Amino acid sequence: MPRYAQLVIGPAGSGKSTYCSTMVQHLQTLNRSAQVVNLDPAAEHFDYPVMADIRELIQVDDVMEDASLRFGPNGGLVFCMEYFANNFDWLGESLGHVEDDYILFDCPGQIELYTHLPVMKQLVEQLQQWEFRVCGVFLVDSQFMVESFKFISGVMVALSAMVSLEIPQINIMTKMDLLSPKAKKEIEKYLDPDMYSMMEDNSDNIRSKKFKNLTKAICGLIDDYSMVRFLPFDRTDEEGINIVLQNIDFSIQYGEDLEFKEPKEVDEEPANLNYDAFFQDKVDS
Ligand SMILES: Nc1nc2c(ncn2[C@@H]2O[C@H](COP(=O)(O)OP(=O)(O)OP(=O)(O)O)[C@@H](O)[C@H]2O)c(=O)[nH]1
Ligand SMILES: [Mg+2]
Repeated sequence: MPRYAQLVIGPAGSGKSTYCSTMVQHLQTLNRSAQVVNLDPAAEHFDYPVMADIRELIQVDDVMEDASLRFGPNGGLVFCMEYFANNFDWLGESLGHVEDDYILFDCPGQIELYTHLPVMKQLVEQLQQWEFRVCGVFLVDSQFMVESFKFISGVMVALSAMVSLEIPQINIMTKMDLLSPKAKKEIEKYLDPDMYSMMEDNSDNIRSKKFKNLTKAICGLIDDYSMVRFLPFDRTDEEGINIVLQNIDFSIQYGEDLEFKEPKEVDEEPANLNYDAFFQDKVDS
């Protein structure tokens, strides 16, 4: 029997630890057992019970205080993650060998871990060797996605993580509860966007022809990968959390031995319908 993993990744402060605690509570309400592993050696606050904590292996503060290493916070974190990659045995022992496990990994927010450093890819390969089916859950803060140029750069980071990790990836916009009704309406078009029309809408604002062409090429690239779908995540909305969970479960075929599962909205009908319902609920309430 395989085991299942959500690798919760994304920029600093995007809501990874909050997501883990919300999701694990949600799984408990569904009577499903799930555990969380903290993989952030600089973590200070999280409110979920951990089955393993990387800080038992190494802590950023200790690395920074080491007179021979002399690292700052970012270099210190990279050092910790490289040390972790050389000591996966620690993780193996902490995880044990329980079959049918469902584990969320709360990862650090340094973006270089998902763009060019090999450690996260090494972690994925190690988990796969331990028979985990791994899904990347990439979080971005909705507050930073309400403008098209910010959105394009956010998508580029998500795409870069997807290409480098080579696992199924579900992209999520967090902190939806903080958006005003107007911003919610505005962000709807970013959840399942048409990159070309977004480009057309904004091309008048770009004066430099070279920049215009570059933006067009980037939009084309994003469109070609056709992965620019985001699911809204509002920690107060159980139904929305469930839709996110169904999509993740589907991508790793959780419970396929029991029954074949399909996420609600990946049917004949486009996902937009659910987003409409989601936003309509919010406007009504
Ligand atoms: N209102 C609201 N606040 C949120 C939500 N998710 C996270 N936050 C807040 O955003 C801040 C950062 O959240 P974290 O969960 O610590 O983010 P993180 O991605 O784990 O941060 P790092 O580990 O530092 O990269 C905290 O103050 C959270 O309370 C959300 O869905 N709604
Ligand atoms: Mg965190």
